[in-house]
Amino acid sequence: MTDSRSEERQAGPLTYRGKAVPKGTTDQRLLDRRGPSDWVHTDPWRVLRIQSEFVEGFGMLSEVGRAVCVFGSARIKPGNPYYELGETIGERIAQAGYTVITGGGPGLMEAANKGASEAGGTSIGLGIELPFEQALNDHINMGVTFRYFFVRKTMFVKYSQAFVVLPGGFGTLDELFEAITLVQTGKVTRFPVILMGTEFWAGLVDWIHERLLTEGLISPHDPDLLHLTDDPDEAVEIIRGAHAQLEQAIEEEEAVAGLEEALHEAERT
Ligand SMILES: C/C(=C\CNc1ncnc2c1ncn2[C@@H]1O[C@H](COP(=O)(O)O)[C@@H](O)[C@H]1O)CO
Repeated sequence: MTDSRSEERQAGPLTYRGKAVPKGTTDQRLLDRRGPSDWVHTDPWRVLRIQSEFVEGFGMLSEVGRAVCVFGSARIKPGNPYYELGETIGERIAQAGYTVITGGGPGLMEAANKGASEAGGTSIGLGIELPFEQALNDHINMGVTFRYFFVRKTMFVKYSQAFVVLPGGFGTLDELFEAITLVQTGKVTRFPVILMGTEFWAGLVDWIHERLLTEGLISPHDPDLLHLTDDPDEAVEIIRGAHAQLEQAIEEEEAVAGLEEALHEAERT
């Protein structure tokens, strides 16, 4: 009689004996040969990469305290008054105890990161892979570069309590309208969106009133979702006020939940 245990192999949690013992080991199959590589360009593989971006982003940002995102042009250079505004708002936000999060690129992103880091605050850059070479700016103390815009956008919203929007082009407008749509549809609550550079934004704000509101494309109170100021202190006050309201609402919700739990408990006993 042959003992089937005479040939036995453990493959992780699996046991094989006798004829069923595979030829090589799992490690050998992993390491010995490469095999075809076309699966790297398939959507199921992309899904895993997308997951890994969420894992990296959540991992890095989940322990960051309260934060404000600052958006603005990638093209505006030092010396431009908007660059100075970017530095000042970065500095004031940091002094108010908030982390500053930007897109990690040049221009007004760099300005806000610079202001925050020079004020001793936490300065974060959430970069994006672009078709041309580009590194995170020099003024961040934490950074991650994403492949996918939509993953990066989730991080901006999930880990901040307000958006400050400086002058900019399509990228900035995209971020502004993404935020305002989330607020309008109630996907995020008590989340101020502050436009800085009133002269720059005036044309857009007028158009919102004259076309969108007049033609019934938005609700009468929707334009109020946008705060407009040139004053960094006012911007910080708006952020603080909204944050205080949010914390109060969370406390109230927790108190109500506690009461409900106590009531259920009393009913059970
Ligand atoms: C065009 C140049 C660099 C582009 N580099 C960027 N790096 C990081 N984030 C970017 C970049 N370009 C756009 N963004 C995002 O959009 C906003 C700015 O876009 P805009 O079209 O310039 O307004 C910004 O908030 C980023 O999140 C030249 O060096």
